[in-house]
Amino acid sequence: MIRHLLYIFKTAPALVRKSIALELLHHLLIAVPTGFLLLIIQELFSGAASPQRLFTYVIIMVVEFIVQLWVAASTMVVSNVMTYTLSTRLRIQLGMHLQRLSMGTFRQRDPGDLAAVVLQDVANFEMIFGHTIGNMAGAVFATGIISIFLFIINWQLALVLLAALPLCWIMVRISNYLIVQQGKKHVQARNDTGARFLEYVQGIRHIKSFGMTGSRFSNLKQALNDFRKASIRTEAIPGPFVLTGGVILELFFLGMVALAVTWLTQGRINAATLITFLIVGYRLYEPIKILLVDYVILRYMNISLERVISLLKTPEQSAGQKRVPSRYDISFENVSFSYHNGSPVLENISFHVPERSMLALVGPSGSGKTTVTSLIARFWDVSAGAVKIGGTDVRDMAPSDVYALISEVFQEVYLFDDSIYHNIRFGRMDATEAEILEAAAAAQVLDFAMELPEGIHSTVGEGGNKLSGGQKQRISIARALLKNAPVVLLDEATASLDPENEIYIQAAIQELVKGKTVIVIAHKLKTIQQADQILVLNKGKLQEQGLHDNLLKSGGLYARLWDIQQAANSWKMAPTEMNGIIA
Ligand SMILES: Nc1ncnc2c1ncn2[C@@H]1O[C@H](COP(=O)(O)OP(=O)(O)OP(=O)(O)O)[C@@H](O)[C@H]1O
Repeated sequence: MIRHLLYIFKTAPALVRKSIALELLHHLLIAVPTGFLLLIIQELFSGAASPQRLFTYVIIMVVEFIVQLWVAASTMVVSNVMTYTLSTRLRIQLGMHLQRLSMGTFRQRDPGDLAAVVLQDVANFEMIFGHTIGNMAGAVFATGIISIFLFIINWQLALVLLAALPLCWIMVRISNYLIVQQGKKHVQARNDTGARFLEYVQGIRHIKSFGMTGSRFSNLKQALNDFRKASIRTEAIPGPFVLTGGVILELFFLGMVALAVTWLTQGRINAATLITFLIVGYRLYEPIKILLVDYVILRYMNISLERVISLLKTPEQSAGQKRVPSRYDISFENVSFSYHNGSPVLENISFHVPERSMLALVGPSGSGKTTVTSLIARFWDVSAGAVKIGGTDVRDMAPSDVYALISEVFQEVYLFDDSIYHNIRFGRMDATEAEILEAAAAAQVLDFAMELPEGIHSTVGEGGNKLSGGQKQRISIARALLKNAPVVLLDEATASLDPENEIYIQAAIQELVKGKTVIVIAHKLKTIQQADQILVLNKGKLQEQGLHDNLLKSGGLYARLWDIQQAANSWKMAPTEMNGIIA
């Protein structure tokens, strides 16, 4: 745990030092009245008590109390600032780190779980850290100071009080063990609840339309119930051991009182010592009780901290030698690839796309077309062979340099909950207004945007839900146009559009691909007849390669796919014959 905390402290060391210094000063000031209490008791029992001295002690205690209040307020403010600074920096660090992870990491981990680390685990740290760490530091300090006082007055009685500590430590160890076991289950249950809730809200449209409100809600209800049980157990299971720690302290205190009274009757100690131990001895146990509870809470927080740090330590995609190519032809050299070391998705694929030419990828569903484009964008790294842009292996380039060379237009468009204008601007953040409007016009966005109440500054809703599929496509093409990257990866966007939108989008795409190296995943073969080369993939293998006319003549898979699409267009083909053949 200490290792994890030190790791976090590195993000704001000066603030942490200031906060700890204030905490120690604050607890020193809390301990000072105890010292004066001892002096007053000694004075009262000295037989020659001076009212003036007693009055001075009281005045000093009042002044010290005021100073203590002021320091307490400052400590609270600095501790709050420190906690929220640390948590904000942690979240920023996590956000930056997530950007540099490979797509593989995102696919392997549940997105709900990743969100839980950034939001809930950091929030756990936020809530617990600020309230416990200062208390604990102060408690250790106060225990040390009060123990020294008591040892000076009577070391045997002080020893009796401190003898409770080893037994308390055993209780702390047991409750620690239990909280770590139970806490992990609690965090898991909390994340499951978050994921189920997200699934329920995101899928609500489908859940309603398929009449699954009852069944999907029961999943969420189950997760909530599991979370409730885990929460109760997390508090209830270690609780008795923490309480036992408290009981042990009380018993040792009673033991010390019994011994002190016996010694008083035997004349071994005086009444001043007895009263001092009755008052100050009890104060010794206050910080220890705080430690007993806070340490267990801190161990629970450590489970969250562990998850945060483990995410921060997930290896980033290597930046290689940070080379940047000066030409933009693309080549695959004997590329093989599998996801998560599973069965091969691409096997020994080689091809070359000259600069400013167009390659079309064709093949049945699942043949590996999208995977080819993902490898070019370095969303994943090849298992064997090499993918090169301008003769440079993409693994020798920083991922951000690869992304800078590529514009992508996918079928699934993601828009941010912002205006059309700003969604286009994401293509190039330093673009001028004139450039943004130019891209919007070229991508046929202005046509529909001008009919909206606020024109291009109208908001698109979450994920673009206020717009149609075709309108979203046009915005994504405008974004790509603005980026003006030399390589364009296109998942043919017109597959599911009505004829009017299709015409608009084809026009926008013509603008986008001008003078670029283009790789297009083709779903409608008639749109790629003019491609400079066509690759036909089948089950991850390169089955055919060539120009449209040659491929048709050779009578292979491409010719079959072409015939099927022609037939489908003229409604001659029964739908069942097409199943599994067309992408
Ligand atoms: N993230 C992933 N993890 C594991 N397997 C995957 C992943 N993405 C794709 N696959 C598998 O890889 C194979 C190729 O998928 P890919 O998406 O490249 O095919 P595709 O030709 O683009 O298909 P479609 O035309 O249906 O989009 C499929 O068997 C698919 O199940």
